[in-house]
This record gives sequence, structure tokens and C-alpha cells, in this order.
Amino acid sequence: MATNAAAPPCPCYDTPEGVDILGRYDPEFAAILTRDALAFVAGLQREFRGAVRYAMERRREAQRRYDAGELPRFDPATRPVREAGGWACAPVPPAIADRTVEITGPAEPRKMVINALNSGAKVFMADFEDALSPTWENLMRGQVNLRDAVAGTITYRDAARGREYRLGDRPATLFVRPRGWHLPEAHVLVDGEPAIGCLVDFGLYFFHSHAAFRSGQGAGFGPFFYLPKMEHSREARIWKGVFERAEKEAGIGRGSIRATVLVETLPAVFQMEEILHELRDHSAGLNCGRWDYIFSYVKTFRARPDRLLPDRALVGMAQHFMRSYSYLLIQTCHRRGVHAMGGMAAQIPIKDDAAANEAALELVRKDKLREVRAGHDGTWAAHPGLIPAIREVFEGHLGGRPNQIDAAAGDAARAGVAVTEEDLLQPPRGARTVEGLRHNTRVGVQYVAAWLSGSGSVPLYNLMEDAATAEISRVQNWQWLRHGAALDAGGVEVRATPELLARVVEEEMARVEAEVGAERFRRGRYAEAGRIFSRQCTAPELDDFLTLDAYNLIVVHHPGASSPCKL
Ligand SMILES: CC(=O)SCCNC(=O)CCNC(=O)[C@H](O)C(C)(C)COP(=O)(O)OP(=O)(O)OC[C@H]1O[C@@H](n2cnc3c(N)ncnc32)[C@H](O)[C@@H]1OP(=O)(O)O
Ligand SMILES: O=CC(=O)O
Ligand SMILES: [Mg+2]
Repeated sequence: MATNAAAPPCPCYDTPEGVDILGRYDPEFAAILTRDALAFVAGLQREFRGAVRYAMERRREAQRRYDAGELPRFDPATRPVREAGGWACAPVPPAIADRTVEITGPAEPRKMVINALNSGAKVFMADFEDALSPTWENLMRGQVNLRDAVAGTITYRDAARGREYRLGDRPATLFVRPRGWHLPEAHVLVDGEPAIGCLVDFGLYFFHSHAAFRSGQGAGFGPFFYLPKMEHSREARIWKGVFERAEKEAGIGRGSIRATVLVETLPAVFQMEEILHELRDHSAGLNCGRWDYIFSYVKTFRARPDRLLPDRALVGMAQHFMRSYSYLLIQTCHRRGVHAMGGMAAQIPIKDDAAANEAALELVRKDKLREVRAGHDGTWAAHPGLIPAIREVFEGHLGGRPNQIDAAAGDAARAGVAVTEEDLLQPPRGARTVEGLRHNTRVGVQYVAAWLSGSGSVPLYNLMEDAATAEISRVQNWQWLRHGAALDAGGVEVRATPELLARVVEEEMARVEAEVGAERFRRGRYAEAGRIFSRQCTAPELDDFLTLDAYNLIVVHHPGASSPCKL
């Protein structure tokens, strides 16, 4: 790609025709938002916006059918793709044959990016999605961090602690997760309308780093991506188009870019073969995004009183529908020659209680053992402190092999399990309680407060919480209220009503204030978060995403940031 033209004469962004930047000007950001990089992003936006709009409309149309009683199912029209034995995805690039442990974390803060790359994990998934609050500052700093990480020059000085951070000898291989198709980027306008968030994330990172990545980490391939929250293979087809356009403009071979698709919506589990087929030249497998998957189960069945979820804490991978999803994902990936990645255990290290810490670690070990025995080729870690234990489980089981793609190994294959539509839809079992409603509320409000303040992943009650886990709290409360679920209140049955939720919100807000302290509560955005969370849980129609509604509250426009200087 061509390099940037001469810098503009005043401190504002130098934008190509039809592009306006409404975010704060910063010289560091300007090195990312170059005229050529923006022209590349605008080209993607112009070519694919119609297809994205259409795909989003199809999502709404499918939801209307589910609301009317139809169940998600395998598409009879694409049966030949699913049943054909004669196709496989492109061979796995050597640089990512071994993905036994992948650490995830937001693309900003910078220190965390360095820690993740040095963590001992094989892969670092740098997140612009579930773990990142998409403020302008976070997004742009995230881009700066990734450019420097790929260049190998990233450093950070923690002045308060007198600590220097720099890359070690064998950093993890970088995957980048752009936002989902549904999220706009309100600080970047293309032809007067907000850009599609993921095209900004993808486009800027690709533009600045593809060459360095391919000659370094990717060993001739890459860059590598994780693709979130898709609901249908037509959305994967758009990504394929984006990749091909990017490869062509960069002058690199078709199939250089590779991506792992997160199967984290209920409709997508019926489309896994079709998704791999669309992306077969660009695929790096599939991943069980379990938290969004649970969120999507509730969302898809929002109109169904017969499919209420039990307490959030009871919806784990041992539930039949979750186990079936993981088995089918493993079978599908191995049949097509790519990695079947496991997901995230929510436990994180507990610093001040050795026994509780050991118990949390044991839960992580069990989860990972279940995954590797099922046939997964690798898995996720939320925190560097978990990596030794997870590595021990995966590497111990794989016995020196980088993955088990060819082995037809694992419970998913051994038992000859034929996963059916009924298996994938079986309602989860367990109790629904007022304590569950309280926990959802406590977690949901604190998460929204953190997100509004710029943190997209936070530790709460010794668990990792991010946008996906918080969504479960929100939609579960909404579902219980909408259908007047019977909740156990210590042996007494009560109905979930708006009045009950109002009382719970008031009491839980008081509890949170006592936990975090009055000063932090006052300075944080807790009151605002309480109002947003309550409104969302009681809305007559379920909002598609918590973060879409709340996004308007983190958009900060700096009028004139680009337009006065337009050349
Ligand atoms: C559903 C999904 O999508 S899962 C994927 C998306 N979610 C995520 O990626 C969550 C990733 N994890 C995290 O964000 C963090 O671990 C949290 C927020 C849960 C906890 O973070 P903290 O409270 O800062 O953890 P803690 O205080 O124990 O951190 C200790 C050290 O580990 C580092 N650390 C913690 N988590 C990570 C991580 N995921 N990546 C890199 N470094 C990390 C911290 O930076 C800190 O470093 P330092 O000693 O140099 O200061
Ligand atoms: O992105 C992962 C998930 O579990 O959601
Ligand atoms: Mg997710």
C-alpha cells in the first residue's frame, strides 16, 4: 500500500474525500488515522455497507420468525454443503498449529497487551469487542498498541511502580478481534454516516500491520483474526469479501488472512459447516464463545415462556445443550481440518484467600480437562495466572502434539455422538431464584458503570465479567420479568415483576455502595448504570444489545477535529 501524503498544516486529521473524524485529535492517533489508512477503511465501508445492512435486516426477520414460534434449525437448502465429504479448509499455517492456550484481553491498556504477549500463552487475542469499552480513546490507543506490538517496539513505563514493560523473547502470536457487525463507530463518518465499527477496527489494524506481521509473527501468513457474534453464513461471506479486498489492495496472496469464527449465537450453531465453507480459504477454525451463546439462547427465545433459563450460575458447559454445541463444533472443525477452540472459564486468581484461589483453579482445571477430553485443540485463559495450570492440562493430554485435529479424538468423536437439533435446543435445567435476580442486578449494574467509565472487562466477585457475561444478567432479568417467572425466595415462591426488580435494584445499589465505598460510588457512574440497567430489564421489547443503547453515552464528538483541514 502507498504511504501517507504530506501532513496537514494544523493539528487535525487529514482525511480523504467523504471521511470525517469526530474524535479528539491526538498526534499519536493521527499516525494511525492517516489519509491512506482512512481511504482503505472508507473503501471497505462503501463496498460492504449494503451487504451488512441486508444481513442485519435478515437477523431481525429471523427473530420475528422465532418470536412467532419457529425454532432455529439446520437449513435444508444447504444440506449438500453439510453432507459433502469432499471439501476441507485450507491447511493450518505453521505459525498457529499449536494454539493450546490463548490469553485474551482488551487491546488497551498498553501494559496489559505487553503482559499478554509475555504470558507464556501461544496466542494473544487482543480484543476490541467483549473486553473493550469502545471509547474513542480506547480504540485509538488499542490501534497504537497493536501496531507497536507487531513491530516489536511496544514498551510501557509504570511510573507509580517504577516498572518497565517490554516484550520478551517468545511473545504470543497475535489475533485481533474486531467488534461485531452491529456496532457503529460514531467518531468516524463515511459519506456522512457512522462507519461500521468492525471495519474500522479491522481496516486500521490491517493497513498498518499486515506487512510486519507476515514477515514476523505470521511467518508468511496473516494477519490473524477472531470474528464475533455472527448469526449466519451470509455474514461470514461478507468477511470473506473484506479479506479478499484487503489482500488484493495489499498485494498479498489470497488466503493469507486467517480467522477463527466464534460460534456464540444460537442461530450460528446451525450454520457452522456453512460458515467454514464460506471462509474455507481463510479459516482458522471455530471457537465456543460460551457466554454470548447463553445470552443468544435467551435472546432467540425471548418470546417463549417454556424456555426460561435457570440462575445464570447454573448454566454451564455440563448442560445438555451446551455440551452438544461443543461436540458439534469439534466434529465440524475436525472434519474440515481446522482447530476447534474451547472457551473461557470465568474464574480468575483470588489474591487474598489461598483456599478460595485453589478452589477457583480447580474449577478451571476441570473445565479445561473437559474441553481437551471432548476434543478441543486449545482454549482460552482470562488471566496470566491461569496459564500454567491450563497448559499442564492441555499439554499433558495432547502429549507433545500441537493439536488433535487429525486424531478424530475426544468424547465428541469417540462416542459417535450424532448431535441433533433437539440436543442443541434442549432447555437448560435448574432453579430460578430471587438470589439469582439479585446477583444479575449487582453484576449488571457494576459492569455497566465500569463500561461507561472506559473498562470493558472487570473482576467482580472473583469472576471475570465482560460484555458477554453482563448481557446474560440483563436478558435473564428481562426474560424472567417478561414472563412473570416463579422465583424461589428461600422456600417461598414469588413472581418476577417490575415492582420486585425495583426493590432489588434499590437494595443491590445500596449493597454495591457499601462494597465499593461512598466516595467511589459517587465518583463512578453507578447511579446512571442503575437507571440504564433497570430500563433495559423492564423494556417492553428486548434491546438487541446492552452496548448499543449505552454506546451513545460514551461517544465524545470534537466538532471540527478533521473538517477544517480537509485538503
Ligand atoms: C466472554 C469473552 O469474550 S472472554 C474474552 C474477553 N474477556 C477478557 O479478555 C477478559 C480478560 N481479563 C481481564 O481483563 C482481567 O484479567 C480482569 C479484568 C478480569 C482482571 O484484571 P485485574 O484485576 O487487573 O487482574 P490482576 O490485578 O490480578 O492483574 C495482575 C496482573 O496481571 C495482568 N493481567 C490480568 N489479566 C490479564 C490479561 N487478560 N492479559 C494480560 N495481562 C493481564 C495485569 O495487567 C496485572 O499486571 P501487573 O502485575 O504488571 O500490574
Ligand atoms: O466471546 C466469548 C464469549 O464467550 O462470548
Ligand atoms: Mg463473546
